[in-house]
Amino acid sequence: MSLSFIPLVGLPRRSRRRCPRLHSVKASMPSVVKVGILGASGYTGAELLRLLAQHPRAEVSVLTADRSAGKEMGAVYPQFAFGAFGKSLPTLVRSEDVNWASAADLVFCCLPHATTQDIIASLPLSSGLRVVDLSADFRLRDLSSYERWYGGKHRAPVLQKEAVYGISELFRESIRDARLVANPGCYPTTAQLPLIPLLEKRLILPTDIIIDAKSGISGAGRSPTQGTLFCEVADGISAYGVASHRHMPEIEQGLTDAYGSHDPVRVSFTPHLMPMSRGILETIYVKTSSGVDADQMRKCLANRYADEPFVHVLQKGVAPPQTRHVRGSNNCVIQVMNDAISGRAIIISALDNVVKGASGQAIQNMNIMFGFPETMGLECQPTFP
Ligand SMILES: NC(=O)C1=CN([C@@H]2O[C@H](COP(=O)(O)OP(=O)(O)OC[C@H]3O[C@@H](n4cnc5c(N)ncnc54)[C@H](OP(=O)(O)O)[C@@H]3O)[C@@H](O)[C@H]2O)C=CC1
Ligand SMILES: CC(=O)N[C@@H](CCC(=O)OP(=O)(O)O)C(=O)O
Repeated sequence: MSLSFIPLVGLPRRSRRRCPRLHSVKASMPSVVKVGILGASGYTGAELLRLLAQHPRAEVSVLTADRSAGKEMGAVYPQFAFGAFGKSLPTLVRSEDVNWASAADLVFCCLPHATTQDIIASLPLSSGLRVVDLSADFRLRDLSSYERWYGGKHRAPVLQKEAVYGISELFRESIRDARLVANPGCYPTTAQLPLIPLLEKRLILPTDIIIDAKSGISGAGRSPTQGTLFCEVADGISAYGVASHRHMPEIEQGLTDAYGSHDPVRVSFTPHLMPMSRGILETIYVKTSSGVDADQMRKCLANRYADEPFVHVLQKGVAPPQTRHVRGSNNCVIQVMNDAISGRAIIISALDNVVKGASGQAIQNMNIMFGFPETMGLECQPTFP
């Protein structure tokens, strides 16, 4: 087993605030990472398995579930009964039946929010286990904001302070050394990838940002509810969580940090449910700073993401991205256009909610944490048609 040394690097201001203690830094890394998935029977857990099948440095060692505990993955999703994993996947077990100190090097946590914080707090993080949490439990820094939006007191506030927010392209220096990464929500990733660089460079105004978002149904998870029944979602579109969706404060937290002023950046955010299984498309309306137009905004984003394998800024005149252009891939594709009203611009951003919006970004973060090439296991191309 080869060991590599991870140097301590000078962390930028925002990173230091999110990563106050450097007990999270590991001096050595395994060449193969033993991976556990909490909530493997859900959509994001299953997507992790699909992607990890292509990852040469990850070995899946533990899979947990609730109602499906005791079953094989092939019984929960027939797709896993054959192919790359075949019979090699561990049986789904309950988290409390696992000796986590020896079972894994890294855990992906794919549990419903609020369930997550107790389970993560019970894991032996002090003995080196690292966590990428796909739920929302550790994303909001402000505890009163968490309480307001998630309807209860946070039960692991110390861990919450330590968590590093995980948009891979924007915060990789602090992700590298973290022992707990709060993987962002799917809507917030789609919005923040274009908006953060533009606010940092003051090319757009921090006021009147309108995010019109659309998502596929898999964003709601696999547990059946009335709202996700075929008859409720097929052949129609509906807005939900209007002016009250919990991704609004998550987006505002990131944009406020990026703009760096005392006054919080506020956004109007309206999600819509679309009759498709995967994908997010956001149409974002912004006011431009004086003298700035879409060309400058596009150039800023193209420069910012020039070396990034997963964020693609379309050239002037290219048609805006569609969800089908990113389906099944870890890509986020962005186009910027002038509005017909002067002083305004329109940004269109698309990604696959289960990949770059969840499990793909989680693997990208694992790659950063363990010093692997960031694209490892994530080379899958978008599907056709
Ligand atoms: N779906 C998406 O596009 C995205 C989801 N997320 C977040 O990721 C997390 C997982 O989402 P998703 O995979 O869609 O959810 P699912 O509902 O599809 O899966 C949830 C998983 O958690 C398990 N589980 C449920 N309750 C408990 C419990 N009390 N104790 C232990 N295990 C439990 C389930 O087990 P079982 O099925 O056996 O009962 C299942 O494995 C959520 O927090 C979600 O908000 C984040 C970004 C995007
Ligand atoms: C279509 C749909 O229902 N989408 C989910 C968002 C999925 C997600 O990212 O949720 P978390 O922030 O909880 O991790 C929703 O609106 O609640």
